[in-house]
Amino acid sequence: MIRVTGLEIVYGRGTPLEKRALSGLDLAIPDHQFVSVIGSNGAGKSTLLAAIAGDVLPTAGRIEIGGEDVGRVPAARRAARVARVFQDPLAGSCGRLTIEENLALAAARGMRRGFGLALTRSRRHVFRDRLAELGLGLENRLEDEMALLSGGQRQAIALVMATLAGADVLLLDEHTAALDPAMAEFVLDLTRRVVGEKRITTLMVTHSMRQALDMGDRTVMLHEGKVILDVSGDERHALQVEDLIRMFRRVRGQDIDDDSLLIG
Ligand SMILES: Nc1ncnc2c1ncn2[C@@H]1O[C@H](COP(=O)(O)OP(=O)(O)OP(=O)(O)O)[C@@H](O)[C@H]1O
Repeated sequence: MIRVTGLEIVYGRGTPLEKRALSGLDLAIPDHQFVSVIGSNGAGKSTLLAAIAGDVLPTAGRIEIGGEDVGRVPAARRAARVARVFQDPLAGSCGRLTIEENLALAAARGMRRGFGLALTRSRRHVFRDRLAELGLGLENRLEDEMALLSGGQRQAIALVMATLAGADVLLLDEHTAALDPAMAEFVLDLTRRVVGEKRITTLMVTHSMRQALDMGDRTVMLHEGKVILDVSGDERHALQVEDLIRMFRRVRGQDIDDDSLLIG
């Protein structure tokens, strides 16, 4: 269970640039649930993910994963438990390292230094098998530098990396937004597969209303640092993209200029 209670995050406190990104946010996510998160620009979506990852500390409130206060979990253990995939395909892996070196680093998360880095033959087999499952032919390119891959290939590998250390929480921050439509669809399918197989508790931030309703078990909408919509089950099933757009318009108090961005 991820339990977020009264979470407040203020950036640049006491400075002229002070910004309240989250203001008293409450959210409880049972194990193995897949939650899609939407909200307008600046609603606090990325901040919520960063806080769950332990990268941003609460100004007030608390975040627990499996009953443990995230702020008190040592960074190495946190990194093994909570995996993140970012919008920028370059952000999740090191371009100057080979595919297998990146995978070895990911598999070593949470281990004592040095222990996990050895590229043993059996480990190569595991990497090759995991990449073969993607169906992109990357299993034959283990020694290629990551920088040679396309954005979509890198995001697919980032998803594999996210699961190698046995993370039980996966945070996806618009991880398909920078991809062309075909590759975005591929990565979304892969996301469904990975989350389904590994049963990882997942939060996926998206700007696409369609994805917010189609992906996962529950849709949460943020606005000005708070949860303003939280639907699952039949209620969610009955919701149409148009309903979400209407809600969006209402809370924003203005028209959305380009619905295609949100529907796509
Ligand atoms: N490091 C930071 N320092 C100062 N302000 C920040 C920082 N990060 C985010 N903010 C501000 O906090 C608010 C919430 O930002 P956040 O990135 O969490 O929103 P978001 O919902 O992910 O937005 P977007 O959809 O545009 O990515 C915004 O007003 C943003 O400008």
